[in-house]
Amino acid sequence: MSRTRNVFLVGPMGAGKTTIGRRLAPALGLTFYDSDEVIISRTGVDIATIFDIEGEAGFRDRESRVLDELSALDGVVIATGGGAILREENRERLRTRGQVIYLTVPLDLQLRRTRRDNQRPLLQTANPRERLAALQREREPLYRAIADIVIDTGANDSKRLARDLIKRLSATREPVQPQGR
Ligand SMILES: Nc1ncnc2c1ncn2[C@@H]1O[C@H](COP(=O)(O)OP(=O)(O)O)[C@@H](O)[C@H]1O
Ligand SMILES: O=C(O)C1=C[C@@H](OP(=O)(O)O)[C@@H](O)[C@H](O)C1
Ligand SMILES: [Mg+2]
Repeated sequence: MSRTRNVFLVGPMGAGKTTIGRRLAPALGLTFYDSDEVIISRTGVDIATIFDIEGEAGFRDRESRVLDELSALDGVVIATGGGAILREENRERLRTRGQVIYLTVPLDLQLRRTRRDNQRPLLQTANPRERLAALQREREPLYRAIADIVIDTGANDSKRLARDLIKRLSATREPVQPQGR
């Protein structure tokens, strides 16, 4: 059973974490944060620039700090970045501080959704398909290990997905019992 009202979205690049989270939060009466967007607004530079200057390790340190801070709040929906689950400390915080939704996406669709993007430094490679497949092989068990809900984003638009998720989230809430007289 969930420890707080918080909802955390995990999954690979292009699964729709940012898009679905933005829809889900107002519908649940919660506040939306995207960890990448928080990092961008705090540093004043984009994610690619952080990777350039500080390397992936520097970015992961920032990501862990932001996730620790935001997940400690109550009443938030957080769209994480695809690699947030790599660190054990992040997995532990997400798992214990809210409900974790793992958004899955078929590789072809993931490729299409991220194709025109130059903001995801890990995809600036000669073969983004192979990169996405390799990342997924490494990360899939980590997403699954902390997921309360797993949902495929391939079949539905984000509006429909948000609606389905709201139903599934309310089904896992503890019912309030009337007092016996
Ligand atoms: N369910 C969906 N149906 C169609 N397009 C989607 C869906 N979810 C996301 N997208 C599109 O895919 C792209 C990547 O989505 P985004 O929310 O940035 O993914 P993530 O944060 O998981 O990397 C965006 O252009 C978004 O509009
Ligand atoms: O998968 C990853 O390691 C990353 C995913 C990105 O976020 P999205 O999953 O929202 O694209 C962003 O955090 C960064 O480019 C690294
Ligand atoms: Mg995102």
